[in-house]
Amino acid sequence: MGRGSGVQGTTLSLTELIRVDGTSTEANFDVGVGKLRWRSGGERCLEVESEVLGFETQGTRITVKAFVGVLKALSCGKSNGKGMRRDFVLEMPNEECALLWSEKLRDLINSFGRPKRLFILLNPYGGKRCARKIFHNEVKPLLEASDILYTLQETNYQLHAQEIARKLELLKFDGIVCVSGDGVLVEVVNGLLQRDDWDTAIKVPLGIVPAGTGNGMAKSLLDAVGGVYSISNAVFAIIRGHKRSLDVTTVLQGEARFSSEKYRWMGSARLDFYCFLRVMSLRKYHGHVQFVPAPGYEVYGERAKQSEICKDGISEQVCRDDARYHQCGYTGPKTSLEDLEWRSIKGPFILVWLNNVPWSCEDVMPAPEAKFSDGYLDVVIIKDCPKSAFMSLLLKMKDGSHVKSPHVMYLKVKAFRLEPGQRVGSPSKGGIIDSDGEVIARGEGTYECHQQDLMAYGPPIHLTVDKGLATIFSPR
Ligand SMILES: Nc1ncnc2c1ncn2[C@@H]1O[C@H](COP(=O)(O)OP(=O)(O)OP(=O)(O)O)[C@@H](O)[C@H]1O
Repeated sequence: MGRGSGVQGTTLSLTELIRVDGTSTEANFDVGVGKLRWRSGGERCLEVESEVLGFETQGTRITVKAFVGVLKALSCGKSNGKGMRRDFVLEMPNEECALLWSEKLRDLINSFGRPKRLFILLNPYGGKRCARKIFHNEVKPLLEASDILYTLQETNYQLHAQEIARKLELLKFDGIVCVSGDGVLVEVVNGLLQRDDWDTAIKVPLGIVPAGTGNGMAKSLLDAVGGVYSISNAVFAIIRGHKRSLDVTTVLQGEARFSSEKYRWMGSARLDFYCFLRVMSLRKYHGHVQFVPAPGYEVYGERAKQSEICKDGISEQVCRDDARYHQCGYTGPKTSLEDLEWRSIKGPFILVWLNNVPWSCEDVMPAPEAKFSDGYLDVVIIKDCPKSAFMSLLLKMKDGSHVKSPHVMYLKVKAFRLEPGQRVGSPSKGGIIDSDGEVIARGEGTYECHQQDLMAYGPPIHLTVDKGLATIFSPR
């Protein structure tokens, strides 16, 4: 039928004289390569996989719902790289033709394996408290254009997301999306790992729409493919349904345990507003770090004594037997840390910062070499540094160039042990250890808080990485 419908093997190419947005033109739908082409002023082309959300057919009219602009930026840099919603109305010569094109378009989109049902968690108090507005203005319209069904639930209190992820009926959904900062995503990971079925639960694809103050994961995911950081680009990445695996790091101190992406040990929980203060009164902390270096990073530190590593009994927890493992949720990676070669660096330290992804928030890249699933944590250690150089190092973290400084030690590790100490010159004062912006342990003389910290400041804290344990929606 039509002017040029042709089937060659499995490749189907449809050609018709149609109207696109009111202009008569010859259009071609090459199903094999997944492209719609027509002329309108010049040659126009829509790549279905990377530019089409969905479509609607009414009689002879097919409205193609597109998200355009992202590809152009990647190939020729002409657009600003933020995708935009755009409809293209194709008027076909007759209904039969409209049905055939619709059917082929539907089959093609279905073959991409995109998510059909999503569970969405929204933190109304994250960041600038805009998550509801972001959802209604930027997330909902794109999901609806893509025919994705969703269940929306707001988080009502701290750790609510963790509780929900622990109980959620996962079979009903193709993914869990957080409209929040990175903190809620980490809660979801922890909730999934607390389930009896944690080993299947943790494979549910997770998505993040940036709506917090710390949006390092969304920035890292987009930046890794040369994409521009924007809310709609992050939503489109989820809709397209590409996935990548993500390392999960477990933090252990005695019986206390949780999983996360970033850890920082310094005088404050937040780098941004505190850095000026830090520079004005640069503080150093005694302490001791030990680590299992990734291949190529063995030159840092000195060889550690095996007895020191195992004295806190962590290795027993890490090498637990499988029956217990399944009953009480995830307890950490299955690797034995005792057989590995540990190295050691003694303080004082100005800063110890561990990351699993390059960006800690939209404009700070402490770990430019970090990979989502290489099985290693990237560690930034600053031991000694004049005030002026420290200020410039913090500024250089905007583009990751701080790693070239002789004041910075940058290494990749498989496991890490931190023994935090007191402030140099103030033996009664400790520091703060934070993870994803949340304080997990604070020393004496930092500041009072009504909540009990998850961990104590002083006893060693162990971090171990489980390579590619979780799955996250990714732009490519
Ligand atoms: N309704 C709520 N009321 C209070 N806290 C909440 C609520 N919902 C979620 N939270 C908590 O808010 C914290 C931060 O959430 P999120 O990561 O979304 O935002 P953020 O602005 O990036 O956070 P942060 O300011 O810690 O960087 C989480 O620890 C979460 O438990």
